[in-house]
Amino acid sequence: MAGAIVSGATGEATPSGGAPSHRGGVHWVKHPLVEHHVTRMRRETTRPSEFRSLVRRLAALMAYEATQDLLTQPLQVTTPLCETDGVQIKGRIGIVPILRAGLGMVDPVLDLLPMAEVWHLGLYRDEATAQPVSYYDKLPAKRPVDVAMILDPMLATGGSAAAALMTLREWGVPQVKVLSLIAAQQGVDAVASQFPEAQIYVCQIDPELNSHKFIVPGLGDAGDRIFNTIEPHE
Ligand SMILES: O=P(O)(O)OC[C@H]1O[C@H](OP(=O)(O)OP(=O)(O)O)[C@H](O)[C@@H]1O
Ligand SMILES: O=c1cc[nH]c(=O)[nH]1
Ligand SMILES: [Mg+2]
Repeated sequence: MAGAIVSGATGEATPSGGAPSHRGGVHWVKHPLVEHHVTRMRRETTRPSEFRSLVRRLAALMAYEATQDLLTQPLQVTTPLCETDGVQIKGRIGIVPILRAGLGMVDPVLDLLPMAEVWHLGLYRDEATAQPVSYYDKLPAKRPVDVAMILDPMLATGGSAAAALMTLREWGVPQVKVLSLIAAQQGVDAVASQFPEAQIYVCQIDPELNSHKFIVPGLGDAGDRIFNTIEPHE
């Protein structure tokens, strides 16, 4: 996808002039469709059904970008007319959604990678400290995948993404990609410096976190907007 922005481990974006780097770093996906759908997703009046559709669309656009460096191997197939040479994706790929909000990105990514496995990680942010709390881990004890793709629409302080990356590092995954729709600059910088080997894909980098560690302007609580669990104001 032409026009991707790639940055180094500090997260400071610079134009890439083409395909994302294969050596880690931050990849800011710049595309008119991405910007259009991010804008609609941010809007307070966007209802959960439309919000879910927007998350799916953006996840697919981002997954297209994030899969550019997947390896392939030759595959010969027979068309109705003759034999021809083709390719198939090589290696074992794991999709790792961070519960809950990451679930909203699973189906579009699985549509593009139907051979992938899905390994769930349950993490929520403690409301008082904003620290990630682990409550579920469905990684098998052995045989890590070749490439893991962490899915979470939001990367705020970066604590949840870092916890997931640490889990995958301990599991022994050689290549990890983080796909987040909206990130805060501070969180991107923190994750990129702690995990320089990880490739971080984002649709938008916002400038700030508020006193509750929410991304500003952001879009509010992604999990609540996907699953329609927003509590009415008192
Ligand atoms: O970068 P961080 O500061 O860690 O914040 C980002 C995390 O916060 C949200 O999850 P949340 O705790 O709201 O859980 P939920 O998906 O179950 O709503 C989001 O989906 C990320 O996992
Ligand atoms: O802005 C934020 C920060 C963390 N989690 C969210 O869902 N939104
Ligand atoms: Mg939430």
